[in-house]
Amino acid sequence: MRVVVPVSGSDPKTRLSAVLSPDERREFTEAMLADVVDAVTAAGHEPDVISTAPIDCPVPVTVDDRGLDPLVNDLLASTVTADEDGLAVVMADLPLVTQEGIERLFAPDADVVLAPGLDGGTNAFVSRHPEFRVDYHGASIRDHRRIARDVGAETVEVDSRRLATDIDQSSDLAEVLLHSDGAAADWLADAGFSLSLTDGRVTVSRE
Ligand SMILES: Nc1nc2c(ncn2[C@@H]2O[C@H](COP(=O)(O)OP(=O)(O)OP(=O)(O)O)[C@@H](O)[C@H]2O)c(=O)[nH]1
Ligand SMILES: C[C@H](OP(=O)(O)O)C(=O)O
Repeated sequence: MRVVVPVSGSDPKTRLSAVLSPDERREFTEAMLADVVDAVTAAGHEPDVISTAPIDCPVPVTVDDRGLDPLVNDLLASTVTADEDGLAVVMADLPLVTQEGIERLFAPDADVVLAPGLDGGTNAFVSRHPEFRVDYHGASIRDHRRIARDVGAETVEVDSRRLATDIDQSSDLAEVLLHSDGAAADWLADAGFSLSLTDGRVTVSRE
């Protein structure tokens, strides 16, 4: 099955602007992407990275500046009809994801497999249904459930903390240091971030 990892290469992770400079947001994006590419590769798939701009990556990158919806919907229209195996899309901001998490995404033999994000997004999916389309942003998991239902797709959801944890805002950075030892965790540690306790909650601080 074709496994696409879309990534924003030009001005990524703007919601981390309060804690990371533009160059740092780009480097951190590259580190998270490397973790996702590692997990997909370890699970036996060849990730097809599609970035809005050139970006450092362990595998070849296709540059395509389209937004997520036109990009992914075009891929769904061209791939899922021609290839019975279907299409998988795994976001690039999931540095906690492991081989096992990716394998869980591929395990169900359903028309559509959705991996919800903790914030209501859709962190990954598999589609084997020719009419399933995406509508990202906002609480997209609800939109994707509805779209799958409307086209009559048998749908299952993967309940995986590692797939569900996308890194969007500064409070998410603690998750990386707590639960990962990959490239993104290394990058944060090298940049001076460490875990600290604030009012009984684990947060990150920077030296
Ligand atoms: N190819 C491609 N990937 C995108 C695009 N927008 C977002 N992504 C990727 O899709 C995933 C989810 O993106 P978001 O978290 O919504 O966006 P972001 O640009 O990374 O971060 P924010 O600027 O904070 O919204 C991340 O892996 C992004 O790199 C796009 O227009 N094209
Ligand atoms: C692309 C978007 O990501 P989020 O903005 O939820 O991180 C979504 O999953 O719909």
